[in-house]
Amino acid sequence: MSIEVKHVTKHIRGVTILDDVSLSVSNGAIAAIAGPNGSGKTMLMRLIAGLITPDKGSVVVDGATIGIDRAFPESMGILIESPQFLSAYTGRMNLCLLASIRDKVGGEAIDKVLEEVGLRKDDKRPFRKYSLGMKQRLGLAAAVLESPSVLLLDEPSNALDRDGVRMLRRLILKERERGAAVLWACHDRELMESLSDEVYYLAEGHIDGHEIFAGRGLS
Ligand SMILES: Nc1ncnc2c1ncn2[C@@H]1O[C@H](COP(=O)(O)OP(=O)(O)OP(=O)(O)O)[C@@H](O)[C@H]1O
Repeated sequence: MSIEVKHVTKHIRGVTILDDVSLSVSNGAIAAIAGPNGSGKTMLMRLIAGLITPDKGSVVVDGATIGIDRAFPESMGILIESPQFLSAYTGRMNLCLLASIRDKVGGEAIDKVLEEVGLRKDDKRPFRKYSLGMKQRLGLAAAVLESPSVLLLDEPSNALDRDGVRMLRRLILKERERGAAVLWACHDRELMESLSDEVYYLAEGHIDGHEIFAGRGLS
């Protein structure tokens, strides 16, 4: 239940996207990545998720080196960019389909997570008719559905209304309480600082600062 990024460098078409980035997130901790547009937050998350590979350095999730021991982290919830689902299926049908891949959770857990994110389990509308906020809520539901040991959330408050942001707060804190290692990026500074145990600052692909918020259980 941990993420360790060790001296990772990534170039794309001759451009340095990540430059000697190191960070760690332990179980039961919420770490944020903050930085301006284009500083590399999404790329860093894609790298941790095993969606791109580093040119130098390594990513270790729950003790397994990604790209060597395993292609992808074994137990990971992920919300990166706009959530994609089958457009003709309802939210519940989409979650059922996802759950059927690993067969770890059943209908009861699906109904519970839908309620948690504020979606109705009996909503008959297909995903394509969902509003942006509903799509985001379904993306969050999919990310936490199987109680993953690591959770990567890129701008999870996007498109959420005030009630949705309150739901997001509850959800992230519950995930930490459960013992997940949570790494997230959020442009809402107040929200990011109020929830995170620590923040890594990224600037032009390198870590420019690291702040630990006292009194939240990290030392
Ligand atoms: N598919 C791609 N091919 C090449 N370069 C890319 C690609 N996607 C992103 N980049 C570049 O990688 C760098 C980091 O982008 P990234 O999306 O990680 O930034 P970010 O910090 O998440 O920004 P934002 O706050 O806007 O979401 C940028 O310079 C961007 O132009």
